Amino acid sequence: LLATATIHAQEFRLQPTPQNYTVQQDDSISIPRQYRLMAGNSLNNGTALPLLRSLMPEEAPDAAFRIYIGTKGDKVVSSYRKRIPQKSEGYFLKIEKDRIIIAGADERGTYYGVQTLAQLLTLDKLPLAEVADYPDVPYRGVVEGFYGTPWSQEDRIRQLDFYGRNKMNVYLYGPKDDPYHSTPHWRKPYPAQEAERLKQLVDRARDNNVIFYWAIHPGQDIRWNEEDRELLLQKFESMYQLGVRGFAVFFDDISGEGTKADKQAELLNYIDNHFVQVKKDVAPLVMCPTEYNKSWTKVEGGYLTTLGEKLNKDIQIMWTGNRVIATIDRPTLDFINPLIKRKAYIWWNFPVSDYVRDHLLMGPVYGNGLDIEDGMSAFVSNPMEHAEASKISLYSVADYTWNMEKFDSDTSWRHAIKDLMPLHAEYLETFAAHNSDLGKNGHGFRREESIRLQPALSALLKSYLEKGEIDETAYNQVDEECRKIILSADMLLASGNENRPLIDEIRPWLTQFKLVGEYGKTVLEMMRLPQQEKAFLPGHAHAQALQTLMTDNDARYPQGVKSGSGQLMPTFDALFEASTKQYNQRFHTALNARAVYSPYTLESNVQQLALLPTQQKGKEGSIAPSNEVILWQAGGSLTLSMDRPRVLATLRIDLGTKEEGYTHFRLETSLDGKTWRNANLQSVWKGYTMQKADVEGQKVLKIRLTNTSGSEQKVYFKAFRLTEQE
Ligand SMILES: CCCCCN1[C@H](CC(=O)NC)[C@H](O)[C@H](O)[C@H]1CO
Repeated sequence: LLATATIHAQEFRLQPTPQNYTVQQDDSISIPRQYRLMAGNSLNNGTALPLLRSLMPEEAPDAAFRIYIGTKGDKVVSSYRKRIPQKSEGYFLKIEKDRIIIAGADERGTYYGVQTLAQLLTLDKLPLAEVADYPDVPYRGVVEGFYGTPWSQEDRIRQLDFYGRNKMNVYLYGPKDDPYHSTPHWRKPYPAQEAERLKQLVDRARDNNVIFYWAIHPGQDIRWNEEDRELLLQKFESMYQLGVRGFAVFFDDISGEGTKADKQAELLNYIDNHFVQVKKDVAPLVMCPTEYNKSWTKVEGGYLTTLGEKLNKDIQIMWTGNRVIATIDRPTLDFINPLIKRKAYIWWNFPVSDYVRDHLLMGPVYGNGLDIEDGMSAFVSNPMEHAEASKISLYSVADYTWNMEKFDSDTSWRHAIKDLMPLHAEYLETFAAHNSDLGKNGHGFRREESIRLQPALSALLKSYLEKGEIDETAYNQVDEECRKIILSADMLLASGNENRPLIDEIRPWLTQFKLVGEYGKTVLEMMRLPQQEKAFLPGHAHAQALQTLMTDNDARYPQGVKSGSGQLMPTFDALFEASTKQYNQRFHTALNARAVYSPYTLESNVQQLALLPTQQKGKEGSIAPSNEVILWQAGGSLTLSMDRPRVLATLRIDLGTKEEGYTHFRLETSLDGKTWRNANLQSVWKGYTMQKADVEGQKVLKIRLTNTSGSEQKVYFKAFRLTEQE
């Protein structure tokens, strides 16, 4: 334990990073066992004092050591008044030999001062520190706004405690699949049991000085009439009775009548004037617009400008950025703020994974501007349905929004992991490093993965594919990482009670992660043996067995479980295929050389096309596009072969050239690989480069594209996509 404490002291950092923090290096005091409390009256019904008492239990009126705690204006801290930052939620904390002073600009600031003290108390000696601190972004936290299984009661309790510790002050309750939040039951009060549970959460939020916003999602079937307006207000009133003091109205992901800006504005202003302003103790109303990202906005349509003009100024308007899933930068804010005539309330759709449910997003928070704190009224994260696993990102969102200039993505990520599992941090870091990318997805949002191993992975693959040689340095690095992967998976699976809720959430991905490590080791061994007729076989068989195990989806996870999909698996699959192809050529065998089964095989003597992977998604088949200029030699051809004759519906090709460019090529299909028939190409859209072939209803085994111009053609390989008939 002493060792752990020493390591803790060495790597200690305050979270989130304070604006100003100085420590007298050469001095510290032992943590006082007793103290005399001098508390300001303003704290009586706040949560700063209960927290302090929970940290330092021994109050004694005659103790020598004193703790002065109060809010600006309280007499007990009047002599420190000038030290308190003049900022909302700011605080001044000072530890001296015989006293501690905690003075907040407001009650929540004082509470945050105690949270900072709580972190210093984890050291074995109290440093003589001075902290003058405040948040950059006014509202910071989480919107539980994802599709899929809503968080459980226990998840949410733990989340709210986490927000208190990390100085997040907002939790917006808006799980898309809660029927009382959205259609069909948004008009109805919660049944007693759910209401009781929500009340528990509201109380827990208060303990953590978190504003609990309850959001309603009425847009799919709201009628713009007095009845629905009153029903909505009654629902808000019932939530107010449960203790809710923050309200939101989400109009996202809806169609029809509910999308009208002027009607939305009218309703929201009514709620503001007849509920929020009347109650006086309710936070400013928050709304999510239907056009909530730039790619969905038609400025000339006037939706956003109508909201900007009509909505009462204190109503907050949410925004996800230039796309549904996007990082936030200055241009993003320069676009939206003038339109809505206020600072956007950022809804950051990360680490939400409801559109890539087979992936966990455990990587660092990065890509958001570090100079934009003055351009937003809030920054809240929409997380994964895996509450504990989301904390890696949420820890960094707390860090980023509190002190933006000083935010360091990688430092924050490493400390987030230590915070989640201090005793297994190195193993969780290995896991998180290789489980961060989303894979291909409809939003086009990707993340870095396996960053430190990438050079070795690409060096190993390049030398093997191009020269059939093994780059020993890279080989050893990858081999060592596979060992760490297997070890980390086992250590985390066996980590017992350190953070059982986290392990329960990620267990399927840990099991998959171990298989990825074993697959890597097996493929690395295969690479050494493609010239050994006997010795190669067991490894090949084992690799195929592991491939099968990795695609056997656990019934509870019908969407599948992907791990290491960004870098590790593509490399291991490519090495599996290359070593098996080498073996087949050497011994004239036909061992399966395809890591991931696909009915389409690509062959080509155009060097830059030969290695492009083929993909199949349901009835769609494609050759992956290449993002370089293809030097297509005269007579060069590309052939896509099916595993069996298949009936085509459509075939689209895009070589990035206009009509005349296609006259240099001939497209043919064949049912037997011997007799070929021409397929005509024609533009899909006038003046665009995408072409479609008239293959509707043709049964084919092969499709071939040849450069028949007699000279080299420079083209792009932007699309080669087919669909099969049902
Ligand atoms: C084609 C529509 C995809 C929308 C996806 N958004 C939703 C709405 C939203 O972002 N509101 C601001 C949910 O919140 C979800 O969690 C998130 C990401 O999948």
